[in-house]
Amino acid sequence: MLFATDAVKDDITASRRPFITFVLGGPGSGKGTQCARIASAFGFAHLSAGDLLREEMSCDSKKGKLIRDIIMEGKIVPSEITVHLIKEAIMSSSADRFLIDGFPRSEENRIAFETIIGVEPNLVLFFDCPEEEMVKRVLGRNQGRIDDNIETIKKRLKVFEMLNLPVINYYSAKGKLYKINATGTVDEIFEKVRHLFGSLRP
Ligand SMILES: Nc1ncnc2c1ncn2[C@@H]1O[C@H](COP(=O)(O)OP(=O)(O)OP(=O)(O)O)[C@@H](O)[C@H]1O
Ligand SMILES: Nc1ccn([C@@H]2O[C@H](COP(=O)(O)O)[C@@H](O)[C@H]2O)c(=O)n1
Repeated sequence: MLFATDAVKDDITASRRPFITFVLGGPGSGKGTQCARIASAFGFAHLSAGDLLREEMSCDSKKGKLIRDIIMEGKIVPSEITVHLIKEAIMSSSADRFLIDGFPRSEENRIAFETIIGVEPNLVLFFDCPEEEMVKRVLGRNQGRIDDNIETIKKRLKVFEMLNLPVINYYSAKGKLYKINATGTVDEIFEKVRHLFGSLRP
């Protein structure tokens, strides 16, 4: 696998070392909703890997078309593309703390981030939600997303189990994972999140 070299690796860490939180969970588990709340309550910059890819997908280019086809299939976009979009977003922000929502989605994503950006997350949040509830939420989202249909949701759930769970287990073994029960109202879930972030001093 080809990743960027040391020439670009250190340009984030050379000037600063931001506090990085990865936010994981299945499709519709409420990552984006909770990230918006965390960002406003605790001053984090919210970067959604899915949003960055959707923005890139709207470009009329070969890369845009590739991303569109992969998202339609509920698969994972090659890590080098996603990590470079995240890197550009971090570098163009002056924030000192980031929520990276929907990333890493696979071991390949995780390793690419460590290789290209050269740091590990300080914290990993995992919103744990039953499949039935996730499907209900995604189908009710109604934002015109090309992957919010029952066929693609089924594929996304399979990909989540196959590729994202190993990442969750990896960070759990490292003692970096905070699992949050993502059932209940948005306010109830945020209370648990608020408690966690309130106890941190990033
Ligand atoms: N606790 C909740 N109870 C009911 N609905 C919720 C809850 N949290 C979020 N939602 C709704 O569920 C839908 C999915 O939420 P959200 O977009 O935050 O999930 P996500 O994990 O970011 O999804 P994806 O990975 O597919 O982008 C949205 O319409 C949101 O308003
Ligand atoms: N690290 C990632 C994140 C997302 N994708 C692709 O985008 C789709 C939508 O992502 P959301 O986080 O907004 O649900 C997802 O199903 C993937 O196809 C990705 O490849 N890599």
